[in-house]
Amino acid sequence: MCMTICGMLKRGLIVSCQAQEDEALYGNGMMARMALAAEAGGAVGLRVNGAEDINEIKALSKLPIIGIIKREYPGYETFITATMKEIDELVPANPDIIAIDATLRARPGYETPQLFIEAIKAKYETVIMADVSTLEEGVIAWQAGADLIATTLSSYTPYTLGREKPDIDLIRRLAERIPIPIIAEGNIATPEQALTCFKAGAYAVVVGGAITRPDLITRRFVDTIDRAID
Ligand SMILES: CC(=O)N[C@H](C=O)[C@@H](O)[C@H](O)[C@H](O)COP(=O)(O)O
Repeated sequence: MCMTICGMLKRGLIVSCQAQEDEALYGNGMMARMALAAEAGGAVGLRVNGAEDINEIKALSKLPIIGIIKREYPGYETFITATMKEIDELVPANPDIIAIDATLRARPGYETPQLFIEAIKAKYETVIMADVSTLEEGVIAWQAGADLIATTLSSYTPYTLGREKPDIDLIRRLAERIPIPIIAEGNIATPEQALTCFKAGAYAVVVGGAITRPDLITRRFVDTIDRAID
């Protein structure tokens, strides 16, 4: 199943179209519009938070969708599709791929990422992207049956704080060790950085904030100006 969908993503740019409740572009079909703009610009896929946004985007765009649900559970750090509850909510929206937290941090529900991946595979026929932060997590997720590995959580787990952004070394080591697509995900701020990810062995790259978060883009300009001009 991954062959067809993964093939569509090869050497391409996936745009993460996400807005949280406290952001200006949350709701009102904003992410569907953002997705259309990404498609017009040549994106090969989208990364989308929540069944509602997935449904709205599917009505407008044919691009493959990586679906997630971000939800916080008190006492746990994992928040990207962390339990079967989120999987059960995503499946009816029919995303082409579901991304999950596959880090080794404590998680609600299944004790380990292996058990979580195996349980998803047993329950649904879905393509799984494992969001990891280290080589070890990538290897474990691949061996448990994940279809793609993404570097999403490098620099977000306590044991990877301060890693380079984007984490080129992790992309390179994952690509050398694991024979399934490695997706460079997170903290890619420029086209040049995206190219460096591909040169390190990335199969595809995911860019979010640098394209779809105008508040962050504005802040980068303002901060640079403020630093230079008193
Ligand atoms: C850590 C986390 O919550 N990452 C999320 C994953 O879905 C998104 O908020 C990011 O936008 C996405 O990973 C792309 O990254 P960046 O926005 O840096 O290009």
